[in-house]
Amino acid sequence: MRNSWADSVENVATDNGGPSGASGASASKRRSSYVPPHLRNRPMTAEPLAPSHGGPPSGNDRSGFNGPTSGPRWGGSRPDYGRQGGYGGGGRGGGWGGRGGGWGREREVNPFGNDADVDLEQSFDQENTGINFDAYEDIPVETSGENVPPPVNTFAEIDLGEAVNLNIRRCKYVKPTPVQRYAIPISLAGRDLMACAQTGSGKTAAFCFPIISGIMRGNFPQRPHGSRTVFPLALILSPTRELSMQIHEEAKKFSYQTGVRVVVAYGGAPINQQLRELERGVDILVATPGRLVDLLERAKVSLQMIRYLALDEADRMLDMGFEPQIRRIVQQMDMPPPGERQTMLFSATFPKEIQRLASDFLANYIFLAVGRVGSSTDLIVQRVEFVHDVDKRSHLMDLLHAQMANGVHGKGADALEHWLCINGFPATAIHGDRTQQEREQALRTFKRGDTPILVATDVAARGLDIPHVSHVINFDLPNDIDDYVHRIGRTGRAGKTGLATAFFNDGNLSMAKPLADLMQEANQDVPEWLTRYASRSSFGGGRNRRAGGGRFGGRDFRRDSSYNRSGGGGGMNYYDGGNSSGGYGNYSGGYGPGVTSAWD
Ligand SMILES: Nc1ncnc2c1ncn2[C@@H]1O[C@H](COP(=O)(O)OP(=O)(O)OP(=O)(O)O)[C@@H](O)[C@H]1O
Repeated sequence: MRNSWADSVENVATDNGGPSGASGASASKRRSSYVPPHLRNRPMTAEPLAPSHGGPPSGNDRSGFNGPTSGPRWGGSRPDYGRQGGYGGGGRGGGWGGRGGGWGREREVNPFGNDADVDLEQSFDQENTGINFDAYEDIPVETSGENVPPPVNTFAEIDLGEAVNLNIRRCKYVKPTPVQRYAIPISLAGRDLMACAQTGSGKTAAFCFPIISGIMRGNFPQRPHGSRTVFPLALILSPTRELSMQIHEEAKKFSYQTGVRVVVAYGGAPINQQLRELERGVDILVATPGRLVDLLERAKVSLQMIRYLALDEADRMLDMGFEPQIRRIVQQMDMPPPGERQTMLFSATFPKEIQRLASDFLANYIFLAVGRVGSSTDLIVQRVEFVHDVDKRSHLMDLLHAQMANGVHGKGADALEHWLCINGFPATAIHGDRTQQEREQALRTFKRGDTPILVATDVAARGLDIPHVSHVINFDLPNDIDDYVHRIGRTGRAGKTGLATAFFNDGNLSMAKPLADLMQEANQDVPEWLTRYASRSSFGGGRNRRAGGGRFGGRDFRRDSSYNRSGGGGGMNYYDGGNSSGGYGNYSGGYGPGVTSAWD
């Protein structure tokens, strides 16, 4: 069982002493009276639910919270893709009855193992006792856009539905993380969202919860019967196969016993098996772009009914490599346009030019920045050492020996893996030239601890949430500071601390300044020699987009005067160029009033 944010926060707070969040967790395990599985999704009360912030996008009514976008009025009954007997179970009733259909003839596997029993009568508030989230109270947050719904402090304040609430408890999430506090109410209000928040801060749940809740409650038209094409209601795209698999696993937990069915499709694995899964019914499709295009071309999937679109690692998805595929999927197939679907873009980094591209996919969206965006979390201790290429291996060996002494438990990657193994360090490797089976096997043995060292290329840089990764070593630094942020973000997740070491030499000149700036921003010790390199290399170089512009690319690009002059973003001018606080932006957090932005 992975550590939860709350457990970890408390671990940090108590300096690893004591059972941490276990008090809440074990309390939550106390059994109340037995509820048979078929009754577990029922409401605890017959009272109708008060919608929060104008209510979730029920029937895709996006007018919640005075939002000016009015979505389509999808009349008709709830979705039903027929072949499997439809979603007969339970009707709407706020979605409590379960959606039945997709699961009609099969038993839903319990994704929590034996851990699924939670005390149904215990509220989140009670569980909160003793959990210290104060460490996160001073995180700076910036929102911009029209009529931003206010954040919440607890899960109890958000009306996600009892079935989702139970799963949140099963996950042992006690309190929403900062990005969840802001993003969930925004999404439940039906608004489009571009959200930046630091690595490991719970973005997956931030987009999954509102989607699942919206599907449970939505009033969608009947989905076509009889064809071999499936019509998902939500699409979650991510850049790598492993990340898609992980999001699928998470989404299955969050949607357990809700009747919402989640299916994953990614390349490198047999398509027939994925087709069979799809044909058994799909509400939420998690996919990598390549495999999805394949499915669309074979007319196995139609995007016509998509009401929710989420792009995880959105800046990567719109970067040069993926952009054509994403445009094809989102703009050139049969997906409803912005305003008729709800679109959510999430990442830890969001360069301005990518924000500009992304705005094509959004309608009257809210920009949310949580934490020093584009920066790394200061839970990660960052070190940078000057190491010539020829010395890197022996230096690595020294580091690994030191790590062991502490008792903490493409081709180049293969060679390094081999070298580590013959030197007594059990390692495995993951990179794009390995088969999917080999990639998955490598991740499995790493997660199990059988091979406690994973040599990885950028294929593993983003999104992967592997507990207990204590040290990320940038043997070869990337050329892009954003890639560095994502790589080191594989440690120091969910409130835990971590260590990141980078080997720097003359081949990394273009990284000197962005790296020094980033480290300074995260209150790290910047070596004197790196500062000297940084001042010499103010050219910034290559793809380090931040070098030319504002420091950390974590501001809403609509606030740029150039955007206002050009009337970009489809001609909508949200901001009064002369008054950046002008009633649209909202800045809160660890800075006193009157500070307009941490990123100016
Ligand atoms: N409210 C919560 N309470 C406790 N733990 C949480 C909560 N929300 C998420 N977590 C846990 O925090 C970890 C990190 O979450 P997640 O993988 O969604 O991070 P992320 O922000 O998407 O990171 P990245 O930018 O690297 O993709 C996960 O193990 C998740 O289960």
